[in-house]
Amino acid sequence: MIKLEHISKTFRVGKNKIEALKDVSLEVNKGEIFGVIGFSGAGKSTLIRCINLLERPTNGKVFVEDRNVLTLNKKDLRKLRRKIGMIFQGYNLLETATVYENIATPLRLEGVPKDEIKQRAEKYLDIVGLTDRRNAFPSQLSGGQKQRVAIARALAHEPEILLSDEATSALDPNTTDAILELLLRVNKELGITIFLITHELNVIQRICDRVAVMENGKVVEQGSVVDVFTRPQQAMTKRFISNEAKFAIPAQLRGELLKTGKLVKLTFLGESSKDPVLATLAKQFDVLPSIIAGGIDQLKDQSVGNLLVHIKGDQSKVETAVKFLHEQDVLVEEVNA
Ligand SMILES: Nc1ncnc2c1ncn2[C@@H]1O[C@H](COP(=O)(O)OP(=O)(O)OP(=O)(O)O)[C@@H](O)[C@H]1O
Repeated sequence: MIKLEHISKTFRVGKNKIEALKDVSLEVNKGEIFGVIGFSGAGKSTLIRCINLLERPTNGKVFVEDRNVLTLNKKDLRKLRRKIGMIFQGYNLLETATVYENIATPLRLEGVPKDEIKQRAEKYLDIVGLTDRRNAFPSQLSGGQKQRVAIARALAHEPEILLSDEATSALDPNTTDAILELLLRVNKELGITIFLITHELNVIQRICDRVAVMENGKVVEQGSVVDVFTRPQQAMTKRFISNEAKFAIPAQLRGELLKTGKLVKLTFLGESSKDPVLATLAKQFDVLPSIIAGGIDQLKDQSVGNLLVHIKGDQSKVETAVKFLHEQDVLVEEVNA
């Protein structure tokens, strides 16, 4: 649906060159929610703006539904942009217009017939749950409500793709959750492909199917959310994942535990979380597993369980037990001193 091939973007500021994007390639499938995560300055905004050509890449190709958008004339580009809605962190609403007019005015400018404007504005106000605030002005709304208006405004153009530029970054956690729920519905019920950028891990975990991790203008890792977040390959990705912090145990305790056995971090995905692996360890290998820490993360459609386990016993028995764990349907990471 969206394909970026070897995109680079260099900004010139006076004599300086800033390479905001360096050879970025990625593909977003129709119907999925694809997220790009990275810290500030990684190049996320520049990347998302290259899709609808708010920013023109210095090099590379941008395909939307197999059309290279860089070769489109002005008229075709306008047409293409109608297929691509966009929402922003700052909402970009017309402050002097009511909620209804914020949705209706752009449709009027686009030449949509009067009856249809009314029908679409009402339909999308209902979908975002703001029918009763149609006559309010943006200054009378909360941040979450403003973002709902912005979403309704984008949807009213009946796009196939929705680009989301840090749409929840200015919102508190509860409001963020509600907006993420709404984006999930928009994706599922209206079949709209969503490409979003964020610096919040929670956003990726809650709603994305696939993710790309960006650092210094490059995509350093990409794949399904489950794969990337349960088997992160790059230090950058690991920094985003708080498991390590969750399982940070005092150095002294870790030292003591390592004297009497091994410490392993186990990650259980979906069905594997139902297997009684720890009971099996104790029974079959004559070792004593004890849980030091644990938790469950909910990814979009899957729960991921994490346990930090101490396995106590004879060295050779412990090693056989760990080998057995590696053969099971769990991810095993040994924790060393
Ligand atoms: N119009 C511009 N002119 C010059 N430099 C720019 C421009 N836009 C972005 N940059 C630079 O490109 C780099 C990437 O910026 P970008 O905004 O894409 O990153 P980001 O990951 O979205 O970060 P943030 O969340 O802070 O916006 C930064 O070094 C930034 O200063």
